[in-house]
Amino acid sequence: MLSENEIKIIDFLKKKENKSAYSTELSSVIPETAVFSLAYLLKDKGYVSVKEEEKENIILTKEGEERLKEGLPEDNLINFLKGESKKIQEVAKTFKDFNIALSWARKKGLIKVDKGEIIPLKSSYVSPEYVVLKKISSSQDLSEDDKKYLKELESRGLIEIKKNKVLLLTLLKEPEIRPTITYLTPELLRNKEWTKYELKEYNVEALPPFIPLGKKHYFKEFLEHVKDVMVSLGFKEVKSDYVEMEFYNFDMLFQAQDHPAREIHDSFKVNGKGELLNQNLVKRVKEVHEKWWKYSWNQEVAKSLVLRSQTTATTARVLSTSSNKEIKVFTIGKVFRPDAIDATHLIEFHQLDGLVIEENFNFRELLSTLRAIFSGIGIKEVKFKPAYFPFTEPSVEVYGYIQGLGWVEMAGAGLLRPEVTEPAGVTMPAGAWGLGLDRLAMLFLGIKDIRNLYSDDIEYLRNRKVEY
Ligand SMILES: N[C@@H](Cc1ccccc1)C(=O)O
Repeated sequence: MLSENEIKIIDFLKKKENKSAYSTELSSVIPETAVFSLAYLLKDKGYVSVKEEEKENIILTKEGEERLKEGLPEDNLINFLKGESKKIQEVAKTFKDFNIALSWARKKGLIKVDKGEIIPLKSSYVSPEYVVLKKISSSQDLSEDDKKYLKELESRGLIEIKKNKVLLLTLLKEPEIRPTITYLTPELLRNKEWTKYELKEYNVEALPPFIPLGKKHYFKEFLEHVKDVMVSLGFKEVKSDYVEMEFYNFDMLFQAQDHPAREIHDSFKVNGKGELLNQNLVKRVKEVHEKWWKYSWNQEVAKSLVLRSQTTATTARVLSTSSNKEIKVFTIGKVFRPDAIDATHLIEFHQLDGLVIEENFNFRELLSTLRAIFSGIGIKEVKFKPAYFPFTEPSVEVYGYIQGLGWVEMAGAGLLRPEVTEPAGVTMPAGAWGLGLDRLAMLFLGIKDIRNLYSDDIEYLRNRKVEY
């Protein structure tokens, strides 16, 4: 039996006119390091003859490379003089490698020296040695004439002549090719035909052909996984638009129009105004703002449009139409905030906000709900820290423990203030929270640059695995 590489060598030789090739040529079809041993294996099996030969390998030395670039000094001298005689002292002062140039130019009969003057015998010149140097550097074949200059170039230290051992392989016979079969049949066994065939071995390690299947973007997959967790906990999904009135993004959430709380995060302004249809709600929001924040609330500001800066705006919308019924909803969506984009910041990202309105809901229930959500997403250990949000009281920040990273801040939560629920006519207790999903996805999926979450590089996306 012949190995794959042995067959490659035989095929290579077969294609050659005189059925032979040097080992150096074979490195184009098999690894160079294997050529010698394979050649002798094939020789032992009687397929090829092997002859060892010494082959000259000529390379330029460092100086040779320099001379190739700058020209040989004697040539340069002739070309410098341009056919005019000059005083030796004068030329010596300005000409590079003057002594070498002078002695070679003299030796080659390119100049005469008389009474301290150099007299050129040619007005321009390129040495044949230079031409040979050029041929060597571009691996051109050397003529017999060219080869006469090799000794001189070597003694001038411009080239190095190395002798390498090479093998000349000549094909002696071609392997007999038996047709291959991949399985035996009763007939083949019965009539002994199977001996005529080569039985092909199964290559159990061969990889199947790569067929790139369409799949979801891994970040989308992550977001849907989170969605599934929320649904499995009995929450209903709600949605609202990216373009939002400040009323829902801020006012209903008790963020005063003239209060720094409003600038907790900047937002992108959108031209135009929205319409506030529920004047009863508007009136009550105005009242509560003016009562507690002590300023004159402006409906026009509330009607201004922004790209929502938090999905808590969706929560506000749900609240405004909830008619004091029990509710368990969540929303997942994009929010927008001006920022300098880098590996950890984008101007748009995803949040998950949730809202529970229940007769007997309380702070403890809120915390256990959050624990259940985080546990569903895969974060088993959470802890809470007191925090401030304009729309909740008490408020907490939620930290999750991630192996190898420690405690990471992941969400804000709290019981909605009466200043938020009452104008909407909600008298039952309500819990709300907001969770940043991009950072969570990065931590989960080991992604260092947030921009990768939005990558459309097919190669990158193909190679990402998402497992939960
Ligand atoms: N909306 C807040 C998070 C939050 C939502 C709901 C309740 C409390 C906090 C934020 O973006 O930071």
